[in-house]
Amino acid sequence: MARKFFVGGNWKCNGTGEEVKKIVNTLNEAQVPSQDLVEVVVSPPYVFLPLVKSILRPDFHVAAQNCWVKKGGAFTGEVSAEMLVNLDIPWVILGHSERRALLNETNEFVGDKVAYALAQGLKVIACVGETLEQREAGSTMDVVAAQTKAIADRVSNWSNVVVAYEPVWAIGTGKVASPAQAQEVHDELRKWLAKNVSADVAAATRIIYGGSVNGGNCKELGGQADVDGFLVGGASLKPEFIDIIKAAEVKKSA
Ligand SMILES: O=C[C@H](O)COP(=O)(O)O
Repeated sequence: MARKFFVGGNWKCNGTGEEVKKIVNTLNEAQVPSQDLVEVVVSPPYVFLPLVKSILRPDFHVAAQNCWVKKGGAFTGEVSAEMLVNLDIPWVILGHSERRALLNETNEFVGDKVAYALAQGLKVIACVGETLEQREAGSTMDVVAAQTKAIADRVSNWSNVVVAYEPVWAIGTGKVASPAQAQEVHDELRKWLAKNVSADVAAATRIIYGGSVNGGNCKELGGQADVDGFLVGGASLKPEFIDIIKAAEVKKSA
C-alpha cells in the first residue's frame, strides 16, 4: 500500500487574527494536487483553531500543537484531547522538540500523551529528532529510537500516527538536512519499526521530515524513498507552502 504524502504546516506561536485569515485565504485560493495524492494539515495556535477550521477549505485539515496528557480538570493553562475532539479538530502535534527542550517534556511524557490522544480518537503527528551535539556524538539513531520506543511501548495501533523526524539543529536555522541525511534516518526509523513493532506498521506509517523545509529544497527531499512528506515551520506561514504541498507530485513519477 502506497503511503499518502503528508504536508503539515506548524504555525507555532505566530500570527494575529488578520494574519491568520490572510494565510488561510492564500491556501484556499491555491491549486494543489488532489487529496488522493497529498494530505494537508495546518496547525495554528490554539486560540485560532475554531476560526481556521471554520474558514479553511474542506480538503485541508487542522491540528492542535499540543494537548494535555490525560483527561481535563484542574490543569491551568492546558487544553485536553477531549476538547479538541469536541471542537472536531482531527489532528494534534505531540513531542515537538521545542516543547521537549523548553518545557522539559520527557520521552515517557510524550509517549503517554500520544497514547491518550489516540485513545480519544485524535490523529497524532509525533515528533522525534536529535540535537546537533547528539548527532556529532554519533548517537542520532539511539536518540530517535528511544523517543520512538517510548511511543511504541504505549501504542498498539499505529494507523493514526504520523512520525515527524525533525533534527533539532535544522529547525528554524536554515540548515536543512541533506536529502541523504534525511533518507538515512527515515530508513533507519522504518527498520526500527519493522523490528520492534511490525513489518506492516513499518510499511504503512508515514515518516515525514521537518527542519528548514522550503520551496527550494522540498522536491529533492520529498523524492527520497522514505520521506513521506514534511512538517514545515517558518515556510508554512508564507505562500511558498503551496510549492511544498506540490512537492507531492514527485511521488507520482517515483
Ligand atoms: O514543526 C516544524 C519544525 O519545527 C520545522 O520548523 P522550520 O521549518 O521553521 O525549521
